[in-house]
Amino acid sequence: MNALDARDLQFAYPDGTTALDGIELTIEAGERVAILGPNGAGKSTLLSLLAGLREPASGDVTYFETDDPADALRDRIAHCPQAPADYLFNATVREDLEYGPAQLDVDRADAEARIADLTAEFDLDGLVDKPPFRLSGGEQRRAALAAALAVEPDLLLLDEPVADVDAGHRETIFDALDRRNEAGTTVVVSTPSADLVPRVADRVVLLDRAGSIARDGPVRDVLTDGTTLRDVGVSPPRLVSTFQRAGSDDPPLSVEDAVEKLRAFSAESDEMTDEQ
Ligand SMILES: Nc1ncnc2c1ncn2[C@@H]1O[C@H](COP(=O)(O)OP(=O)(O)OP(=O)(O)O)[C@@H](O)[C@H]1O
Repeated sequence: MNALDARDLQFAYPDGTTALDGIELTIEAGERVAILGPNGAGKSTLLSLLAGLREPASGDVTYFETDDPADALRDRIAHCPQAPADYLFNATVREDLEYGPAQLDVDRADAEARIADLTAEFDLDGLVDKPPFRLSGGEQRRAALAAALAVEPDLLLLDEPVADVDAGHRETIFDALDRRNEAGTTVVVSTPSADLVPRVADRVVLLDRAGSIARDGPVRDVLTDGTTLRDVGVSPPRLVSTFQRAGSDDPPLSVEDAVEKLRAFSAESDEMTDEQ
């Protein structure tokens, strides 16, 4: 089943800036997709259109193979904006976490259990009774993601979900997204950083500066295509470019993969030395 199907999306801001030009994008339920592109490529604009927060000038988006607009699917689609403060508008973080379930008439005991789980999962103990504007940028990011997940959506649209987040809490967020995806949630993440992509996605949609799709394909295919990445203004992942520069035609996408390749290379060198 499709989680979403976007046909020929065009969007320009009132000042005439074309942000999206002819986006064709079908995402299957359960996929993990990264929207990758340089600053200004239109990633945030695309996510806001997919979330139904903006209307395209032309083209349309359908969800879950239904005729329901995004507005009618607030229990199934969650969008976390690039600025997490935009998602936190209640007096306390706890109230922000309660807001979504309350809007959807989730049973109170069930909502409380969800919020206790999310508070622990996103390391928000000690922060839930604070006003959101008193949180640091990284803390706000975690609070906003937890609030988005409180409605247990089927489709997650996350705009740069680990910007401002320290390394330990990045893993917290990645693990949380993995758990949702393993349970069937479709996860769409935007980022300007190719280094991040292998950890969060299996497929990459690469946007160019004109707001069009330059490439759409499996992570390995797109991230090892240095020419196209550089053409659109994105640096290839450091691991990929380092191994490619050293002559590898099968560069690793993760540190674990790199360690394995280096061990294999070192074992091969040892064998050659022994033979000599
Ligand atoms: N409110 C606005 N009015 C006019 N132009 C805008 C507005 N918001 C964004 N833009 C322009 O639309 C284009 C796409 O912006 P968008 O924020 O979607 O890019 P992005 O890929 O998310 O960038 P970044 O990586 O910097 O977050 C850019 O050229 C930007 O300057």
